[in-house]
Amino acid sequence: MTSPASAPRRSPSGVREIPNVLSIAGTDPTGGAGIQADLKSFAAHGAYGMAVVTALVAQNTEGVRDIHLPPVTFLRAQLDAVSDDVALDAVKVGMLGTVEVIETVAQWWDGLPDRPWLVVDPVMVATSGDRLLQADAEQALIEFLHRADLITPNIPELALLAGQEPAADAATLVRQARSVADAHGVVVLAKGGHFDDDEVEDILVHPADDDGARPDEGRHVSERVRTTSTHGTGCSVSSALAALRARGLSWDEAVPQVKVWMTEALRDTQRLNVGHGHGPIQHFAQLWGTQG
Ligand SMILES: Nc1ncnc2c1ncn2[C@@H]1O[C@H](COP(=O)(O)OP(=O)(O)O)[C@@H](O)[C@H]1O
Ligand SMILES: Cc1ncc(COP(=O)(O)OP(=O)(O)O)c(N)n1
Repeated sequence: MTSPASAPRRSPSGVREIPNVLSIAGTDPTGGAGIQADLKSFAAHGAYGMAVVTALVAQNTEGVRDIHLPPVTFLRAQLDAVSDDVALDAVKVGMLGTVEVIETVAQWWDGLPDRPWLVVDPVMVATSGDRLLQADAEQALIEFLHRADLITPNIPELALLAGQEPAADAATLVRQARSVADAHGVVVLAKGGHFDDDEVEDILVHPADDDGARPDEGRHVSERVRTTSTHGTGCSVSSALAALRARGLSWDEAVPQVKVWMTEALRDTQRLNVGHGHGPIQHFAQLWGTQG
């Protein structure tokens, strides 16, 4: 389990020992990515998890077969049902899919009386290569980002947000993350999982202040676990960070904790037997104990 953290910072009704964290995302019926992964990740990090579905995705470990988008009036009804009743400590936004969905979530967010922490995973394309964000929705997603406290792009997503080619090295990743952080006033966790070095480096970059000063970037390095079971790593990391932030950790404290957890979750995939493609991670490796 993750170590205990201080009480939630943004609790309108006082201290909540177990924070309320909401995922707004698409589904994965095989449980590896999307909302199903987010809920496991919240649970693994000591938060009460809730979920609003943006898109029903017929996918498995081999790829995406079909996507069904419920009417956005129903999406709004789901969002209101949660926020009219439950005080939110953090929200994680994953797959949004279309301009209409992005605008609906933005209008709901802008009308909230209290601001929970907001983590946005700018989901665009799955590992399988299937698009999860329509091409004409990319600009709307970019315009949504200023609402976030933290965004968690992978290498191709960061490149698109920066309007550049995908980074081929860490120095370029840092430059792109700085430009995106400054453009939107958000903290950026640039994830380096798509490089192929023996170590995986994720880089945490804060936006510059009005004088152009910024804290040094956090370089978070871990061993690369050699496994093909990496389905849902991005979803799971962004959700873990939302949960830990709601529990009172700073981003700089939460990222190394999540990296250790993810390494164990990837190592323990050998005990899972799910599907024929890119399998899921073992969210509960720390909780259940690992084999070796
Ligand atoms: N093989 C791996 N070994 C260890 N950590 C990994 C591995 N692959 C991804 N990660 C971690 O999982 C997270 C997701 O990374 P990445 O693959 O870059 O994003 P996405 O899943 O969104 O494409 C990052 O924190 C990254 O460091
Ligand atoms: C519904 C849904 N949302 C997001 C993803 C992408 O998952 P992610 O963790 O970014 O990475 P991969 O699973 O593609 O490795 C998804 N597949 N489905």
